Amino acid sequence: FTSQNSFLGRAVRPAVSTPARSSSNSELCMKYTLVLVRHGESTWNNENKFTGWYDCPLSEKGEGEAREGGRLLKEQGFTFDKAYTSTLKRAIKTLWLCLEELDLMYIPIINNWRLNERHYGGLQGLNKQETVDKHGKDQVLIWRRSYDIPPPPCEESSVHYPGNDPMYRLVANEDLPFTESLKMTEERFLVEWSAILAPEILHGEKLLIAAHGNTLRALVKHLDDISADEICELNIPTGVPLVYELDENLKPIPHPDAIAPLKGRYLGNQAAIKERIGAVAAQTK
Ligand SMILES: O=C(O)[C@@H](CO)OP(=O)(O)O
Repeated sequence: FTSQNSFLGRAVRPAVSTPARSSSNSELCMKYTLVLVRHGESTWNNENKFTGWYDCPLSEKGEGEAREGGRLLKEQGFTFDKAYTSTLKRAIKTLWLCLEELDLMYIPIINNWRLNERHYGGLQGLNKQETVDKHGKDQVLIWRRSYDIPPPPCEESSVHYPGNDPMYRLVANEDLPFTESLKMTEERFLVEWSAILAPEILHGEKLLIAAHGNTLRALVKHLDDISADEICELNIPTGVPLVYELDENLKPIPHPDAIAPLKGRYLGNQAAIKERIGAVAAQTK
């Protein structure tokens, strides 16, 4: 065999696992597992600030949530061949802590800006509740959760414009946002999904994706075929693994414990998870 993978200092078989085969109605079909996790609570989540591409760290509580997510995955026997995350430290650290708990720190990690949080434009750094007090609850809900209305853009001279951040020096200028709606986030995330992640899953690689509230909303909108109206109601809790079984067309196989409109299931105490989903919605009362 001719693999270039030199992980062991010599040619080895690529780390591709054989997808599970399951039979239903006497048909053989392929099943793939994909696990998503939103980063644990960040310092700016804790301060209730619009974060977007601002690179704040996990809070202490968030580190605990990330470890707990990793422990749950370990307990339930999950393993991974490769992990994807954004270029933002709250997602990267969440992934590291999960992988440490899983004893899988050796697997390849790919960081990509296309997995970054939705850019929050001119709202980045503002307190969410103060913004409600100033602009009203309905307007802020449109900025937070509407599908295709972006928040106001940031200035080109702002520290929040990614063109001023060396982290994005290799990204084409026309790809760097001044603000993003969920739709724009979905479009740039799906470039990476279609070109790299989906083919790898179909090739049998077990992937763990550590990303952000709105990039994961964009991905599950695509996977679960959630409407633009329905996605406004969907909130994703921090640090809780969300497990999908996908069929040979990468369509989710509904799980009995899934919380609609999702077809994948969250690992852990379901009542506590529902409470945490409610807390995300309640950041702007
Ligand atoms: O501030 C942000 O970047 C996101 C996620 O924390 O917030 P929201 O839930 O308002 O989309």
